[in-house]
Amino acid sequence: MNRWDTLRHHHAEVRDRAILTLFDDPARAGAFSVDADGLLFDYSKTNIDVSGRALLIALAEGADVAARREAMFSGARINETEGRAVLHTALRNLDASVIVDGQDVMPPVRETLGRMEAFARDLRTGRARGQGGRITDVVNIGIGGSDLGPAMACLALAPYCDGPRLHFVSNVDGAHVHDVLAPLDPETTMIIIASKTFTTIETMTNAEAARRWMASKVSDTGRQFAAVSSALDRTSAFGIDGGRVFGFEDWVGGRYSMWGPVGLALMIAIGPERFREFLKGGAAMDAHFRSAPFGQNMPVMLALVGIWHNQICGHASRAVLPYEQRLSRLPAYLQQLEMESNGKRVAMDGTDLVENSGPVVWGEPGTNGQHAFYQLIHQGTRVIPCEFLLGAQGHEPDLAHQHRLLAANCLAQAEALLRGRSLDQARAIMAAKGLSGDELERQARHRVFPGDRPSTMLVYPKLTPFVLGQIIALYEHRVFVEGVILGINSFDQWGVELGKELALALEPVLKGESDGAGKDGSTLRLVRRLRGEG
Ligand SMILES: O=P(O)(O)OC[C@H]1O[C@H](O)[C@H](O)[C@@H](O)[C@@H]1O
Repeated sequence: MNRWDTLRHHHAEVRDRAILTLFDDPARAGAFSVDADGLLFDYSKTNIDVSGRALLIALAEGADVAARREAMFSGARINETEGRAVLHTALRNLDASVIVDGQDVMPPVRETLGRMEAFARDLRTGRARGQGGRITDVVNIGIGGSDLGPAMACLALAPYCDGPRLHFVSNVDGAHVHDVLAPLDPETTMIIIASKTFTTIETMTNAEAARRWMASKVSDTGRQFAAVSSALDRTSAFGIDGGRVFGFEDWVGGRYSMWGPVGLALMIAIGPERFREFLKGGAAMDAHFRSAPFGQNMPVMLALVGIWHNQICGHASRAVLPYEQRLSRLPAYLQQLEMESNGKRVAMDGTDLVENSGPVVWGEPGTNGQHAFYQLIHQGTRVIPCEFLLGAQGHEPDLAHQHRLLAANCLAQAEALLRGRSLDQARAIMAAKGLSGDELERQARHRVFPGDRPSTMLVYPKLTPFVLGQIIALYEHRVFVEGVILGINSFDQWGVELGKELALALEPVLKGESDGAGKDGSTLRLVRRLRGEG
């Protein structure tokens, strides 16, 4: 039996055992959780037991996670389909040297960070001015990895945002750029165009729209544009002065890029010192990931719990449920991080994947989700493993009672998933309400919660820049470990290409410049409807 089969065999043996019974062992909670620099990952409310964990760890060992991990950190070209190293970790590990092709890549990284800091400081202090005075607003135009990270983080760290106001434009829908720019004054606005490739159609189209908007009121538009990219020839062709261009290398993947120049918007919002705290949090998680034994290694265990639920138990989706309003964009950020990284159907060597690819990741902050989709999580016919995130403290001391209520709700949901409510308990509730006979039975059945539904919880002290850095690096490494175990290259994204190519070909059809020969009947009919031709 190979390791996967052994795990499946083990699962078959334990699947009917209620998770709650595992807590007969009073040491269960402590033994099935991992601590790392103030973070606590509790996976005790899952059906993983001592032997299951040992088998999962053996799976990771057998996949050579440790060797791949070191290959990544040391700059080997592990992104084999694109022939690139994967070194986003270098952006937050500023004291070390990282040698790629015989060259230390760190001096330019530090130099760019220094320039970003000077630029951010100038904007924050008012030294760098727009043509109508101090810069009050900064607009980041980017999409995917050039948007989701800084947008998520600016919201997450709102209590630390004391610089110019930040705004984000991503969608090619003109409504987005229109609605964001409409209330702003071009004379006091700085636009950052963030695009690794500087070819992404959404970003370049929005950048042109912003330039026209700027030109309506400002004579020297170039002065109020900055760019973040790894294609410096294209930024200068767009007319952005090299002094306001912040470059990075192709070994930083788009969805892993917020630690470097793509984080410029965040740095402007929270200031260079706090941005360094964010980097330190990421670096602390890197150090933990590289040194902790697998059983006590948070990213490794997070990944193994994911593999257990998805590939072994067959639960195809996972809900990410932050009990922290400011993490409301975390699920969207993780959707790109996880689904673009591990949503692949072939292995690194081009052969068909033997196991399923990564799960569908989705979610919303609690408690809002409780009043919307938790119904299905509790009583739907499919099991959805839930990943809760909760801070021990909020940032509003005057509203500490609300934070307590928030925490109570989070713990209560995990408990409800674990415990459920039996038919007998539901009957007793209905009897207490005065029901009897068939009506009692019918009503009681609607009030049964099967329970025995797995969840994990990540507890952090408080959502500071350092802690956010830890959490994001934790998720990055989780994706890496899952990818290695599945044999996937987590660092390419060929699956986004086809739609882009077809969109380019369809635009002239919509415009009426091309007849759309070769298109299917549905597409052509929809084109006619959109053109008002029937
Ligand atoms: O930063 P850019 O080059 O503009 O790319 C923006 C995004 O678009 C692409 O289609 C990829 O799917 C993403 O991984 C990337 O983050």
